[in-house]
Amino acid sequence: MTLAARIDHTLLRPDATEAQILQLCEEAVAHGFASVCVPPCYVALATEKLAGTAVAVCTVIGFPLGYSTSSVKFKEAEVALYDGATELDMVINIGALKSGKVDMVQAEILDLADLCHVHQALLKVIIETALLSEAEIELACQLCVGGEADFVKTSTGFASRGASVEDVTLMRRVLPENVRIKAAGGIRTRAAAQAMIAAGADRIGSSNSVALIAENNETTAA
Ligand SMILES: O=C[C@H](O)COP(=O)(O)O
Repeated sequence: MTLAARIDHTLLRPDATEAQILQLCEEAVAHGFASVCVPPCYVALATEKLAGTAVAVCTVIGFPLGYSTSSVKFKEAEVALYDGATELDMVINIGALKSGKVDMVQAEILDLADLCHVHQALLKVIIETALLSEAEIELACQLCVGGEADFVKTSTGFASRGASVEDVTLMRRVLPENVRIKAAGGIRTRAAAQAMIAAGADRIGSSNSVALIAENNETTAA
């Protein structure tokens, strides 16, 4: 699989415009990226733009802080799927995890996983590793497994740091093979992306995707 085919081409800035979303879609088709990852309000626009292409439409749920109520996250997911999203990246309730409310965290994941499975969509669960201890990362991964998530995703890109090779290595060690890993947040270079993949990441989320894959493809300077 090419590096491009592993990339979720991402634009989640609060000031993202329609024109920028349409350019994101055009770039994803041109470079063969796996998906575009866009705010929920732009899912219908991206779905229309990408109709008939191999590029999936991904959006975010309970993003970026994760503390929307479970019913709000579920409704947000329903609307996103109705608008055409086929991949949902949902942020867990980080405070609930840290408070030991594991049943609630797992139930939230399972409810969305069941909804995604009905719609033949993928659920990626964002655990925000920057805010978790190693023990909490392991616990979050276990809850994702119990919640039947398709992927566990490291980061929103809106915390103090994004993905690290150490995070991905730990996640790969504790997750069963059938649960994939998405590394995201601060991945700016081909080398950084390749290091995450070598550590066990299956998918890369980046808002710098075009530059990232362009490296090493430059013609030799005259
Ligand atoms: O996958 C989602 C992240 O927001 C991407 O983070 P980034 O903007 O640091 O590449």
